[in-house]
Amino acid sequence: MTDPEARSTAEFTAALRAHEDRYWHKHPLHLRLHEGRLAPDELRLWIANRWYYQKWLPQKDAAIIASCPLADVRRRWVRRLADQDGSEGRPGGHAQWLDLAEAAGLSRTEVVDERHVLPGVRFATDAYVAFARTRPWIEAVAASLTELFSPALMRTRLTALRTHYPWIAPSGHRYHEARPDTATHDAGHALTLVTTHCVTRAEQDAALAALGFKCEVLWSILDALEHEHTGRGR
Ligand SMILES: O=C(O)c1cc(C(=O)O)c2c(n1)C(=O)C(=O)c1cc(C(=O)O)[nH]c1-2
Repeated sequence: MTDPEARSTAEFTAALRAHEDRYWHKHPLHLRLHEGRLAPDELRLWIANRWYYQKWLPQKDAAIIASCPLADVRRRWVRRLADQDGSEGRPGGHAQWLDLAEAAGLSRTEVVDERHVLPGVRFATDAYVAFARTRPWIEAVAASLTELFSPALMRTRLTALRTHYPWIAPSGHRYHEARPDTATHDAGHALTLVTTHCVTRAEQDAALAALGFKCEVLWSILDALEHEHTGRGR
């Protein structure tokens, strides 16, 4: 039976896409990064902290797979693990992010041992992983829909890195060169899942809340960094 209160697919999609206003591309730290106004140490701190978000993504995605009863969804979603972890002969996003860290003058050791990770970044990222572990799988899929907005941001960032931070070796740019296309495909798949499986008003509301929560996770990550950069963190 259809829910008379449910949004049409077009209305629901528009409501999801409207979350772009809350996405972290507008955060002051991203704006400063894009304008070339981050000092080398500030950029390095951003890279080391963004690693912490990145490193948890496969475990977040494994949590979605673990709670999803649908084989078709699991079969497609599992690709996300190799996209970050890599597979035989193919480096994944994690290796590419560590290349960026090295190209920017950080050692792999100091990134991987998380010595630069700020408490706020840890709390925000951990909250996203906990969400995926505890909420219905489709809500965690909805939370991943910030990726609808990430390709444009990553392309802007790549141009900014090349233009304003030429001291970063080109070997560091592979992540940002490769990821926007993958993100576009992944986000398209996730959007189809959410619009197909969230058919009642309550399910749609839960998906919208999940995406709102995720926007806050990302925004909080940058707030923690901005606080540190402006010297109020210590
Ligand atoms: O660099 C970025 O700004 C950015 C943003 C996001 C995002 O919007 O969540 C992701 C990524 N990158 C990314 O690289 C990535 O693999 C990714 C996975 C997810 C997710 O929630 O499943 N978001 C993102």
